[in-house]
Amino acid sequence: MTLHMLEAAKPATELKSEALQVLLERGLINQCTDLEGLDSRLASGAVTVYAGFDATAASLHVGHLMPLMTLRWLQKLGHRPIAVLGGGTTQVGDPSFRNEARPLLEQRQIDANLAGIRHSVERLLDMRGADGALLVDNAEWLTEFKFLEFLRDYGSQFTVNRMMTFESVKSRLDSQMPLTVLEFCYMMLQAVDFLELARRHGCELQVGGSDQWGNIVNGIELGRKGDGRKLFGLTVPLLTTASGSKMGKTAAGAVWLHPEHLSPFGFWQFWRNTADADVGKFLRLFTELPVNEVERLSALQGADLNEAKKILATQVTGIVHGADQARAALEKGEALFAGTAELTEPTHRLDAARLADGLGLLELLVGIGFADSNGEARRLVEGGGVRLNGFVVDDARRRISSGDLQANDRLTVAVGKRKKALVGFG
Ligand SMILES: Nc1ncnc2c1ncn2[C@@H]1O[C@H](COP(=O)(O)OP(=O)(O)OP(=O)(O)O)[C@@H](O)[C@H]1O
Ligand SMILES: N[C@@H](Cc1ccc(O)cc1)C(=O)O
Repeated sequence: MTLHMLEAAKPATELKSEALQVLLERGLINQCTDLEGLDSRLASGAVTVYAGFDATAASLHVGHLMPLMTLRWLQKLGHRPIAVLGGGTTQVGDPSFRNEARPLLEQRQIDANLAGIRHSVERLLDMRGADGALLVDNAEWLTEFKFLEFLRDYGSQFTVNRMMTFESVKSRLDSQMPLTVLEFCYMMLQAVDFLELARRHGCELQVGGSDQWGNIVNGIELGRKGDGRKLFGLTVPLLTTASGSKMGKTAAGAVWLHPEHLSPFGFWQFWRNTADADVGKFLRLFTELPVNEVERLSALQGADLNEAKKILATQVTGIVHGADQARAALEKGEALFAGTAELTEPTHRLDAARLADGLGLLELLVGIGFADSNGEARRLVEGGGVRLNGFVVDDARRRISSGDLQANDRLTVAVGKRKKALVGFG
């Protein structure tokens, strides 16, 4: 059932649990494996819920805020979240809805990535006290399995027939691209995680992006067959960019949550530049402002809507980087706009290797969030609105190389009066 069908079937007021009422109201529900069952369970007492994050990059990005905000709301409402770090699953790589296998990462890289992810999770969830949120790494159990034991104990619980029915697998097969046995087994590992968390911590609910549906359902089926457990799954909508692609990593970067990859000011500025049409949706999804305040702010027009964007930016930055950083970012944003300050620290960091063959200007503008698509970036450049190091650049084919960098390997990028970035290459 999609959110749309769900709202038609069950308005928030008919739900028994405050948890589902809030998640539905905030726009955080896409699909649920058993809405009525979960509603009753959440209404009857505290539920332990988990979401998993693979260590495929050194930082989480704004797409991950969808499952993280869901865990955060559930924690506020008295439930207990577990964030699973995929130290084990990253060694395999989730093939869901991907056309080709992920590059396999070295253990050293995985460990470094795990540390970056841990940093953001610890900010978003309350880890304090005996009832605080838990952070666990699935390498703890997945690396302990012996191959024959694993096949015998779990291989017998899954059928290839069932595994092939999931869209996340079918899309690869339909595209005629190879799906290795390694990748095919990923969903078994995620299913085993769910069972293991149910056994170790009494976890009953898994949350993930809608691309995780197949992996989550496999876990629920394993819980039922293996242990006779009743487990639940809830997916959040996939956050997409204006051009329709999954919001997250792009070739030139991403809207990272870790301050070493995107400064709190760069992060603030991303939200400050939200398209008018997205202000209401983002206030609902990524802030904790009451819904009536969200509605008031999203109804504002013209210059007033810019104030709503600042509130959005300051609220989300507060959640991800803390209130002090959010206040400092707001002050800096206002001073930059008034022309009374210049950027002194990089707002974005990109790998210097990207300059080797020249980094396309359009790709850079999309990568740092100053344009939603190459088409929009092109229009900005050709309209004369883009400046590099203070000079207008109106050639959309322009590529940036190391010769463009100023002191400390930095490049300033500005779009119009409002959007300014200092990109550090290292
Ligand atoms: N744009 C998004 N909208 C909603 N949920 C997302 C988004 N991006 C990631 N997630 C969710 O965050 C969780 C962790 O995602 P994952 O570790 O696969 O990162 P990812 O950025 O999706 O990876 P990749 O981009 O390499 O596919 C999953 O539940 C995933 O569905
Ligand atoms: N497969 C998830 C990450 C994950 C890993 C382990 C889990 O148990 C759950 C989720 C993803 O790629 O987004």
